[in-house]
Amino acid sequence: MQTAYPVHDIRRLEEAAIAADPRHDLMQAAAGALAAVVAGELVERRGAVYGARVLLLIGGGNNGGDALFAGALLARRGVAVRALPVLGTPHPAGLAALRRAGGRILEPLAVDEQAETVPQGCDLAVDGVLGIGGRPGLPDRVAAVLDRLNDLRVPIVAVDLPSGVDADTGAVPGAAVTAAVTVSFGAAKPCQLIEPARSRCGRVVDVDLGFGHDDRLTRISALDEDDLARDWPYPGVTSSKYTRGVVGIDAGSDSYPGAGILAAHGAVYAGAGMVRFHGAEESRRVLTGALPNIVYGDGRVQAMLYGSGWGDRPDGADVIAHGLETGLPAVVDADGLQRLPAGGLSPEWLITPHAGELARLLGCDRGEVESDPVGAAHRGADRTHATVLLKGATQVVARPGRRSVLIAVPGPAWTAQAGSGDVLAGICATLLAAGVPAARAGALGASLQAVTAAEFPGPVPPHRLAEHAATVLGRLGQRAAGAADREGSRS
Ligand SMILES: NC(=O)C1=CN([C@@H]2O[C@H](COP(=O)(O)OP(=O)(O)OC[C@H]3O[C@@H](n4cnc5c(N)ncnc54)[C@H](OP(=O)(O)O)[C@@H]3O)[C@@H](O)[C@H]2O)[C@@H](O)CC1
Ligand SMILES: Nc1ncnc2c1ncn2[C@@H]1O[C@H](COP(=O)(O)OP(=O)(O)O)[C@@H](O)[C@H]1O
Ligand SMILES: [K+]
Repeated sequence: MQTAYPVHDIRRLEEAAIAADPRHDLMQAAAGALAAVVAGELVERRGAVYGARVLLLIGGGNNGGDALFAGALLARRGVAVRALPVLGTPHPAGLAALRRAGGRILEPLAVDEQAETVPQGCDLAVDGVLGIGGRPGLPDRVAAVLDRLNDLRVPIVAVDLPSGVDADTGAVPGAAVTAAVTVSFGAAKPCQLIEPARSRCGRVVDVDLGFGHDDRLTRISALDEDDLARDWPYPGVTSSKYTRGVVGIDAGSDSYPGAGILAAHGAVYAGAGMVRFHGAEESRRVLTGALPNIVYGDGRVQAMLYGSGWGDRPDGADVIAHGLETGLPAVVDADGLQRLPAGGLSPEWLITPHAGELARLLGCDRGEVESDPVGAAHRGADRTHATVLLKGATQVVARPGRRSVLIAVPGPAWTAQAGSGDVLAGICATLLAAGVPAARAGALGASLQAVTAAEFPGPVPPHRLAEHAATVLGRLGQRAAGAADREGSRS
């Protein structure tokens, strides 16, 4: 699990670290770590540090200061360091340090000539333009230099974060750096975890600056495959189909029978103890042949799924309202999301909107949701009183009244196809039926889908993906058992 903090919390951590040890010079520590990473890249890319040519892009804040001090360290190791101030007034002490070490400060050229300032034979550029003090986007003159570096295929090491991205939301609304490596100081920033900024970071090197922790901080916690393997509710030796969980599925319609079929595949292959299907007649007809283990008719369940493929089902709102009265947890997906009760749901319920569906719930544009998925997921949870799994390139889980969020393991964009959401809803309902709390169910379900999809080199239809999830779960279960054995033999 990797945890990122919003910028205002990182500033608080920084202040606390300085208060705890005023002599600890954070900028020197950051610059030292940055220089070491750049040196490592130079060795890897050209075999040696000595004799390399490095261009520093310098902005007017401390991010530029980090780059200048790192440049001074590299200059002392025989690197030809050139600093190009591109924004604001460069950090004075950093400039002086670079000059003393033999680095050169380039004159900023006129706007249309900026691109010409990239020196011939440049091995690597350091992006010290903007850090956590930056607003998203970059002026044209900086974008021109980035285009030139890109044309020359000069790799960029970003200082703290790639300049131009929105550190808190992960949005990339204008020109921004695409880094080969990002050297992140003190604590991870949300842009390292949220697309599209995440893909701009390249390889991320986290540098420990001795920051402490604080329970009041907002945590954006990203699951990894180890978390998925460890937290999945595998059956134990004494499990029965009832203790594993019976999932009730009320999904599909005569217009959209596939949704019910796909949701049932998701539930069965994610390991439901039993699936009771309450959905459309047309879905049942196909399911009887495809998955003969499914049962029909009333009976006890541990969790429900409503809404996938309902279309304009007239009694949908009543079905959901009745489900809420039972006190059982449930997933509400797709068309069910337009039929939520005015009084809201419950935090034990998981709603699974994509950006367009959440925008409709919030009465805003889809673009607003996509440009700040964490913020939008929060608003969705507060508005509906349910736990929200916002689907998309970055899958965010938010709970009502809670600021911290979970982010699922990222997966390939091939998953973005009709029917994937139905399978995912079935997987999540299985987790609820197994007793997993709604937020964890959303994060684990979305992660299983992503990890499964990543095992295919290209597109795969959702029902095949669902089937393969069973194989992935088998492998994850073995891995979890191995890790538990190793842990046990150590203690
Ligand atoms: N936190 C830590 O523990 C540590 C932090 N450290 C380092 O400090 C960095 C943060 O430094 P920082 O606060 O000086 O902000 P930074 O991003 O360098 O620049 C802000 C300047 O840019 C300007 N500006 C902003 N957006 C703009 C835009 N779109 N286009 C044009 N201009 C724009 C803005 O000017 P404004 O227009 O707001 O007056 C302001 O002058 C951090 O990322 C890390 O590298 C490490 O040294 C040690 C540990
Ligand atoms: N760019 C992307 N990268 C990875 N996964 C994605 C991306 N876009 C969407 N997904 C995933 O694909 C699935 C699509 O779900 P959805 O749009 O609800 O499909 P449907 O409702 O038609 O079944 C979701 O699990 C979503 O998170
Ligand atoms: K930067």
